Amino acid sequence: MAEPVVIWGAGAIGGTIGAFLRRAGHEVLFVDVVPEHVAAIREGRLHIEGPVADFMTGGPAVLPQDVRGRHRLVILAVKAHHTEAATRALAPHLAEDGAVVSCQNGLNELTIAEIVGRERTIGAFVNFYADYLAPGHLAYAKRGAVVVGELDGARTPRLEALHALLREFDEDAVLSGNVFGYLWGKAGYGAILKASALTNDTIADFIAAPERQLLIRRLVQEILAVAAAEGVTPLGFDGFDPIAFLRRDEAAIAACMQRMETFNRGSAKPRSGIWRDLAIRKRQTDVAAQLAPVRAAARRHGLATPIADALVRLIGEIERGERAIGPEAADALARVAAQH
Ligand SMILES: NC(=O)C1=CN([C@@H]2O[C@H](COP(=O)(O)OP(=O)(O)OC[C@H]3O[C@@H](n4cnc5c(N)ncnc54)[C@H](OP(=O)(O)O)[C@@H]3O)[C@@H](O)[C@H]2O)C=CC1
Ligand SMILES: CC(C)(CO)C(=O)C(=O)O
Repeated sequence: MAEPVVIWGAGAIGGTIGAFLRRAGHEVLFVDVVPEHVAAIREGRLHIEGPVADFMTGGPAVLPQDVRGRHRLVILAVKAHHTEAATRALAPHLAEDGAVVSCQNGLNELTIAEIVGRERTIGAFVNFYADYLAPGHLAYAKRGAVVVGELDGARTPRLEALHALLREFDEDAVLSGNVFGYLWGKAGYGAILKASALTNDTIADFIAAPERQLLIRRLVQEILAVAAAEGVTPLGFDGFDPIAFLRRDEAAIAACMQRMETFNRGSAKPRSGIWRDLAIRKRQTDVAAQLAPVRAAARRHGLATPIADALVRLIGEIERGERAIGPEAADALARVAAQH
């Protein structure tokens, strides 16, 4: 039997990628902590629905404690605040010559590499839109960028093989020599998503709102200044142009905002996963965990991140029920942005 691709965290992102790989005929082992979801996948009731694809599949699926043996390819797709625990749990099941691929938001590769080693970590960046609706039931709402790259930018046989595999999920998947450029680009774009989750606005409406323009610019610029200090050239995707923000080129920023609004307008997933965690699933988000390495890098370079700091505080207040989602929360962040 061929070696399985292990999907560790089989929710919206991992479950959707795994379903496509199964449909393409690959061996896949799904691993997740939600017993009902694991059972549904094992019973062939993994349903991908939405405008991009609609099909039913399934396959071997287990809880983390039931994983056996050692595997050469693990796609990690848990939220950032679960990365460390998930990586520690998968580490004994990772082959000496195996690799973990982070299909996540944030700079999770840094955490993964600390646990399993840099040579057993491959970078990835995903910007497609998906939701976990119920056990076995995932919505694939919108295609978006999919990128893989070695952490040192090398083009290796294992990276080429991974790229070929992910092209079975999305034929436009990119093999990049600068995966951290994409991840820092998403950190900039993702900051807008995080701020939009303070409100019930759709992503498109938030991007288009006149009263959010200054906040968006200052927030993205604050994050990308850290990328620049790290010596990373952030890369654009799906309409986002980080260089426009870094250069403070107002015409290019306006054009970028227009493209991002168009990209998000009418999406079957109109709001971020963070908003969904806060408003629908009523659970902790990964905002603090995603921003932790960005804020840590800023401190290393002597940079302040007052807007990101306030964003983490405001999201935490919503998580703890101390503040409601709504325009007032974004107004509070905008006031911080206006001071910097
Ligand atoms: N959804 C989207 O459209 C996009 C998401 N991303 C990023 O992709 C990553 C995955 O997000 P998403 O798929 O949306 O999240 P989901 O919550 O839908 O899926 C993650 C799954 O992993 C499970 N899980 C949590 N801890 C573990 C663990 N230790 N071992 C195994 N499974 C675990 C979760 O269970 P439980 O729910 O109980 O925690 C959940 O079923 C995140 O970093 C996210 O920011 C990036 C781009 C788009
Ligand atoms: C909005 C989306 C799907 C892509 O940018 C995302 O990353 C999220 O929901 O966290």
